[in-house]
Amino acid sequence: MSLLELDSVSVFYGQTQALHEISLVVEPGEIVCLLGGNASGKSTTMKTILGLITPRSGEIRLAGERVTRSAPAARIRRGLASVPEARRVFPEMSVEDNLLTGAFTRRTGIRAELASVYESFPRLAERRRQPAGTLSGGEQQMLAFGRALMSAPTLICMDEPTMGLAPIFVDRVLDLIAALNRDRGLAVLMVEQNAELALSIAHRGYVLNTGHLVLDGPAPSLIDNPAIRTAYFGA
Ligand SMILES: Nc1ncnc2c1ncn2[C@@H]1O[C@H](COP(=O)(O)OP(=O)(O)OP(=O)(O)O)[C@@H](O)[C@H]1O
Repeated sequence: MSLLELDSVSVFYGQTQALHEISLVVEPGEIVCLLGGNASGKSTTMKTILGLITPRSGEIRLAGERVTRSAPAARIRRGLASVPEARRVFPEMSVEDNLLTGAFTRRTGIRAELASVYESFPRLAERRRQPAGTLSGGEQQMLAFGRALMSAPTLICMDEPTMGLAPIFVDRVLDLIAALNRDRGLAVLMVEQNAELALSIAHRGYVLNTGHLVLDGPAPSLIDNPAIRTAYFGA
């Protein structure tokens, strides 16, 4: 059973249609990237999956169950977690308290999950009592990632995980995503401006252009596809 299915999803902002009958799937254990140029609808697609925007038509299913009109928390209970764009950690709260907010849907296993997050991100363990706002950009990205893992998700959605990071952190974040996928079987749906970077760790990709899905396929088939250039830079 697919972890996530979008079936002909259309989204409007007022009169303006932002997504046109988008259909996509994420299977267990996959890294899937959502590519496209500016204003192509990547963030809108992510927000719709997370339950922050309700589609006008179409259907969304998580592990086979319809969640098209479910609240974000209900989706988290069905295995979805997100690392939002620009990270948004709580700057005054300690690293550890930030992590614990990620476990709000859970009653048990929280300490064990915390230990496992610290194992994946030793830097966060070292800084557990430090206010999150004092972390570097790369460390805040790790914290946002760790917080998402605290709900023990099967699928994690990441919006521009490398945005604004120094090149050394870009590689580190991508390595981490690949490692969590490999070691825990975590599925990832990732929005990324940098198509080449995203495709270097993804199994499959979808390409959006002005709210339409124009191309999809295995990552290697997309890397040199001229249609990607068109989607990003125009014909
Ligand atoms: N809250 C909103 N109200 C009205 N229009 C919106 C809103 N959010 C996005 N849009 C419009 O929807 C379209 C898709 O925007 P979206 O943010 O999903 O694109 P994106 O691919 O994530 O772009 P970028 O890479 O530039 O962030 C754009 O034309 C945008 O102007």
